[in-house]
Amino acid sequence: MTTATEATSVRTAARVVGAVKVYGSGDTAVRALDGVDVDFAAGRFTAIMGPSGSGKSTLMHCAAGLDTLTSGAAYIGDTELGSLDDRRLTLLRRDRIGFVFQAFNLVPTLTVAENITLPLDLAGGGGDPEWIEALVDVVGLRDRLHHRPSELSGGQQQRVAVARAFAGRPDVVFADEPTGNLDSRSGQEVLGLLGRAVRQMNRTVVMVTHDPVAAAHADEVVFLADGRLVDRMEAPTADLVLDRMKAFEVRS
Ligand SMILES: Nc1ncnc2c1ncn2[C@@H]1O[C@H](COP(=O)(O)OP(=O)(O)OP(=O)(O)O)[C@@H](O)[C@H]1O
Repeated sequence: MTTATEATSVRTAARVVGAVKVYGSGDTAVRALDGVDVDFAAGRFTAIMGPSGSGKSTLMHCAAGLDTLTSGAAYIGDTELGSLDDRRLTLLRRDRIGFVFQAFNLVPTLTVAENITLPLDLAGGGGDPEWIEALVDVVGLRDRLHHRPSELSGGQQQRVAVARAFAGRPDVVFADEPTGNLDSRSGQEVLGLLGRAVRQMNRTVVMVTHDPVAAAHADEVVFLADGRLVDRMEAPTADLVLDRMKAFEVRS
């Protein structure tokens, strides 16, 4: 049930507070995140951008509970990830987070339909059939449901991965360079799909990308540089994002 408070206030799907991540130690230590505070609003599509090595993937992995912070805290909704033991963290990732990676990570022996519902089947429930039906239409895979991944193009495979990520209606879907293995047309399709899932199905997406054209599909872009949050941009366009990125190059 949706309460009046939830309906009227902007909920935060995920956030990190004072996030520091140090890889290694001593002389070789790398401070990949250097005190990041950022929140990702529910019902929005947010892109994380920044130069290579700025900490984008590290931020996503720590926010999604795939990696742990050295100090600071990461939350999914009100749940602080550092407070969870391994089992609870695994369950939270399974039940409340969806993932899309550059590699499609589909199971080759399963059909498209089986790949989409795999996480739900592993969790012991079939999910909501009406939701899955709607999702299949949004990703445009209705006529491919009984095909195997090898019979699909790269773009179609990534659309299956997107449907799988949303199948359990997670609080947030994290996407790490989801168009990195796709030609530009297929990439545009997948980005359009992520945008439609957010706007038509009230989902939340956080996407790491280095591509200004991809970032322009988001509602907002957050910019990282040297492990710090340096800017946020509402209603981005590819040109505005590109200009912002060029400013980093001039500075460094
Ligand atoms: N497992 C690791 N061990 C040691 N250093 C790491 C590790 N993962 C990342 N780093 C370092 O942390 C910094 C941030 O890396 P990260 O991958 O988060 O950046 P990024 O912005 O996603 O980069 P790219 O756009 O090139 O993928 C880099 O200096 C990187 O070399």
